[in-house]
Amino acid sequence: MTADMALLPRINGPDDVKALAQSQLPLLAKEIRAELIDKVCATGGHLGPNLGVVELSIALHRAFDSPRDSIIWDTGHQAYVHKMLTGRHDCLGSLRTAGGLSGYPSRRESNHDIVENSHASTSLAYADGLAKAYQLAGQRRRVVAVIGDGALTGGMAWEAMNNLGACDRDVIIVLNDNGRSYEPTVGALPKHLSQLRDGTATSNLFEVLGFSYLGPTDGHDLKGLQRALTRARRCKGPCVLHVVTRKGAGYRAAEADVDDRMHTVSARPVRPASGRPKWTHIFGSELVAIGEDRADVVAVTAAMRRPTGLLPFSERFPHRAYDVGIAEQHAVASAAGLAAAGLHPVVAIYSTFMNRAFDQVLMDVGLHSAPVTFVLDRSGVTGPDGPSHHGIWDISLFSLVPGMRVAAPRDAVRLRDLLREAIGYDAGPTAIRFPTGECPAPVGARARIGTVDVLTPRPTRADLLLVATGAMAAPAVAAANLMRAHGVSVTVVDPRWVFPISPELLNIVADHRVAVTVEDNALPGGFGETLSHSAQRAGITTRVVPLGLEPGYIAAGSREDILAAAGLDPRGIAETVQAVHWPSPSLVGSLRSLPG
Ligand SMILES: Cc1ncc(C[n+]2csc(CCOP(=O)(O)OP(=O)(O)O)c2C)c(N)n1
Ligand SMILES: CC(=O)[C@@H](O)[C@H](O)COP(=O)(O)O
Ligand SMILES: [Mg+2]
Repeated sequence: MTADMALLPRINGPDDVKALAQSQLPLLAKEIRAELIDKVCATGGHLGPNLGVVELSIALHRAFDSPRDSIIWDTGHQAYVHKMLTGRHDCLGSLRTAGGLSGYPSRRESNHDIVENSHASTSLAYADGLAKAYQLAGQRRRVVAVIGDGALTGGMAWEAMNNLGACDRDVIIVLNDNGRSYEPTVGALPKHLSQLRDGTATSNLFEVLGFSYLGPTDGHDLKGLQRALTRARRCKGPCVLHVVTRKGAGYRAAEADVDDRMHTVSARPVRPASGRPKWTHIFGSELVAIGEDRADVVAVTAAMRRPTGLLPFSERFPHRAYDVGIAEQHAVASAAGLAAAGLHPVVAIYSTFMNRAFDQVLMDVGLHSAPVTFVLDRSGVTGPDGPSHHGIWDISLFSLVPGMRVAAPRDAVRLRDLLREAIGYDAGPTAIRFPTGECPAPVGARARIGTVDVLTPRPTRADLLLVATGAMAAPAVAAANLMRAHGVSVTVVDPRWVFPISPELLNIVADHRVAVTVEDNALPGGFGETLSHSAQRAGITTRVVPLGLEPGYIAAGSREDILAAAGLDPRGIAETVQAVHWPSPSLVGSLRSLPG
């Protein structure tokens, strides 16, 4: 915070916001914006969405009595201002770091925070539940849900609307309409919102569903907002307050950002970039090349065309790329429809957001052996976004789908190859998973046995086998090199196709006394467990030791630190080997000498 700030340092909670004179509020908004720009441009985070709700957050904390009243932030990526007004303005510098301020609401941080889950479209369901509970307890506590126009395209939101509209509970939905998710929000809903904004609507969807509708209100007009919220407080029954904001408001660079209004800004790099391409970009460019040869290949995104790498494909083949809004379940089921008509859909959804559509993967795609290829970016550990963004369950989930084939590329070369293999497979569903960030340096193969790549020279007699999936191959090879330097002979293989477990892989496992599997997925139901069960069923006596992520929710931090803490870096892998198999004093000694 800069020294000349007069008001923000005095804000230690909503009472201090209420105590300000109306004439002081513009200055508070100005100071908040300055602090957001200063800090978030350094830490990285959701600058645009938070700049868009500065006035709205101030007005909400003057109109309602949090935490007695519940203010719920849908997706939660726009809750930095709420945090600054509820006693955490001096913590913004630690945003999205280990032990620092979470990038989303956090009950550990404050009793003003309610929903920690950063998956969109859930706020109205929480509002419905909270309002029912307060009514049952006879408590007059207000429930206010702030939901974006993008999040309102999610199916869960309409399940809640169906319930809320039929009730007499005083729930206030503040619709934060900035017309965008990352890009302009797609579908019939934004069209209706536009008609509500310009007065050309012939009917009002919200009123038809039983809500009082207030607005549209300028979301940057502090006085008008406070008047509107006062009217909303007086509403009996469910009410929608339609607030019109600008994502990135008050920061020219954000408002001029044609891509996504600085929906997210990257943290100032702590180390020079490797210069290697990002996984996402490799995927995006290869899909265009595939699309040139395969007219049946179409792409589906859930409001994340650019972040998932589908922008090039959608620009090259605009009629073969579908943005369905923040609607992952619809994305997958509609892909099942596309496949039923003879196309090969490529559904690109971040791993964590695919969790929501598991039933559609299982029953709409798997049950029909539909030739759909799922591209799961941000698999494994993501890092700064915290617990509801890591993609650490996809191997476990997808392993449950009969007929599903799951690939995990170890580098850019394998990503291109495996994407082609996946899209070339039309007898059922396929999935390909890769992490966030830049690809590692290429990890070559010494030999290929079936679908399995052997990554290290095969010693004459190796007792120990490392089976490394995807991005875990590079650290596994590094660990093997370390161990070999201390007389431990070890073979490293990359299955490439994580599922189904290939007979060739089982044969390789059978050739070794111990096999340590390495995966950036949760251990329960993961690759290691499945390989172990397959080996046992095949009568193989090799001891399989899964190394992966313990069950749990992983707090925000750097991806590297989280992987190291889980023992998924070269030293950790070598230590696991040493612990389970090789009490080699020299190895232990050298591990201690490793940095980090
Ligand atoms: C289920 C789910 N899918 C995708 C995302 C990724 N995501 C985060 S914010 C966002 C756009 C949200 O748009 P909106 O609700 O309008 O909020 P705004 O950013 O405009 O304030 C998306 C798609 C998510 N958090 N959850
Ligand atoms: C809030 C949200 O879900 C997204 O904006 C997410 O934070 C993006 O993650 P990446 O920065 O990894 O694309
Ligand atoms: Mg929006």
